[in-house]
Amino acid sequence: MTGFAVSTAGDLLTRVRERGPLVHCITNDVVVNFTANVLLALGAAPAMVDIPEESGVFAGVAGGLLINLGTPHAERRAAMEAAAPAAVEAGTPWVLDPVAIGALPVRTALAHRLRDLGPSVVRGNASEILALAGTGSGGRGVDATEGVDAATGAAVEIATKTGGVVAVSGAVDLITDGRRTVRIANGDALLTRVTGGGCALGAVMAAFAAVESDHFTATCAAVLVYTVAAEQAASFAGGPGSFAVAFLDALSAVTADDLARAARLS
Ligand SMILES: Nc1ncnc2c1ncn2[C@@H]1O[C@H](COP(=O)(O)OP(=O)(O)OP(=O)(O)O)[C@@H](O)[C@H]1O
Ligand SMILES: Cc1ncsc1CCO
Repeated sequence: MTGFAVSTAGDLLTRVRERGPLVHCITNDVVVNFTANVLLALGAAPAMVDIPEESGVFAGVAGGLLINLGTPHAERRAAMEAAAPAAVEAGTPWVLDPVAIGALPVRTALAHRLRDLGPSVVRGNASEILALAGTGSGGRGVDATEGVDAATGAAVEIATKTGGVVAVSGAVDLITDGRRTVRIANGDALLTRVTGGGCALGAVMAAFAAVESDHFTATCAAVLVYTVAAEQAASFAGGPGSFAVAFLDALSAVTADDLARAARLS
């Protein structure tokens, strides 16, 4: 008993494909194109609206919002600070990805301000989640220096304080809302050999949260779909380049039966 039924992931995948939720992304310069392609492959509709004069209005009409701190230029920071309260006000589910916080002061302060607005989901690697809880000094740039287990306490603490969900990525992904905790052991290390493997997952979480109000269930489904598709892609890939292409194909083709067969949950 894990607090999450695999069959639900198949149902939510169908819902995403049928409804094509509009996902508002304020993300980093490195992963914009990959993130948009991942959302399109899944069946969602990406829109990269990242200027302050537009982001508040758009956060109110989108189905879900992603705020990713990877390359937080001043104008983009202002766009984030306009979008997050607008999402809260409108009831738009939003995902915070605190990329590379800890040692870098500007994004760390911004991440703490955004955390205090109550994101529906926080997604990061173990070093980022420890830094967001105030108990770690960050990783090595955008990469984690800690395993997921080291961040379990920090994840539960953030989830309890924000009232949202926290997802810690790594060889095993951990998802918690402070009461329920699920570990998903699917995925492939090739996801760490193409840029945006974690960043695009945040956008996929926003797509699932757009179609399911239980954001814990939505986040578990997002991780399972994403990591099972990655395993399928890896079985065809000759390396990171062909993996990235095969991953888009797998996201568009993965089925509920595939999820049921492949899921490794605890
Ligand atoms: N060693 C591994 N084996 C299998 N899957 C992995 C491994 N490491 C990470 N993943 C998968 O890769 C995805 C991204 O996780 P990762 O921890 O690399 O994110 P990140 O460090 O935040 O990435 P980004 O470079 O986008 O900031 C997750 O779905 C996770 O399941
Ligand atoms: C490489 C890199 N640098 C800032 S954001 C980013 C994308 C992966 O997090």
